[in-house]
Amino acid sequence: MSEKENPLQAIFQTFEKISHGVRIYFSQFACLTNNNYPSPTNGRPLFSLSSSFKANPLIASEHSTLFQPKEILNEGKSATPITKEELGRATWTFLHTLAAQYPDNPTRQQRKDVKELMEILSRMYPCKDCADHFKEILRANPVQAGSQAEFSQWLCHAHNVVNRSLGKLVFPCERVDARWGKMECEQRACDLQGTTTFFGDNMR
Ligand SMILES: Cc1cc2nc3c(=O)[nH]c(=O)nc-3n(C[C@H](O)[C@H](O)[C@H](O)COP(=O)(O)OP(=O)(O)OC[C@H]3O[C@@H](n4cnc5c(N)ncnc54)[C@H](O)[C@@H]3O)c2cc1C
Repeated sequence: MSEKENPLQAIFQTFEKISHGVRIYFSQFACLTNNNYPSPTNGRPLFSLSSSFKANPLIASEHSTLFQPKEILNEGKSATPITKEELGRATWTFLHTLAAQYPDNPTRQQRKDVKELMEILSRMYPCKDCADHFKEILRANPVQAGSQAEFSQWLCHAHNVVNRSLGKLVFPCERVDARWGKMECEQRACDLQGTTTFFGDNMR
């Protein structure tokens, strides 16, 4: 009997095509798994996404481990604890870079933000002794952030107080701009915008 004569034949063929496609799809995943990629579901059942993942595609994509190479997932390694020194260097890099980018004429909000940032550091810095010490430094040396020069000099001084307490060399603060330059971003995309004139400052 021809296809025309047997309508069921066309349905069987379509079903066969779909099932072939599904087999290829899953065999590609199996191949990726063999090539050291995580399995598509990372060991979870296919249809067990939590309701928050379903409701929020952003969360779902952040947690998705599909196709991420091993080094991103840190697979096979246990997380090495960060040292106090590493944390310190990373934090000072962040702070001095922020100071280098700080506007010459900051807005009132920017001055407030930078003071709050230092206060928060003195409460939440994940080294209790360092945080307590920094709190004392802030008490004795209130943040000065009226301009880029003022803030970067204040920060250099604060860093030197820490340096001295640890028996380290004091950094020459007149050289702070040479050590910590502004970030290079296309079309000055990293610049913090301040006020253009002092008169406009009250408006912000
Ligand atoms: C807020 C804060 C408080 C801390 N308190 C403590 C503490 O109480 N006890 C403790 O053990 N550790 C503390 N640390 C860590 C400590 O300051 C160092 O980061 C750590 O010991 C590593 O030192 P380092 O010699 O590699 O250089 P870091 O001091 O980390 O400095 C990094 C780089 O900054 C440059 N630099 C150095 N001094 C200055 C300066 N004054 N101005 C501008 N640039 C400078 C140098 O090029 C240096 O290589 C603190 C860190 C922070 C961020």
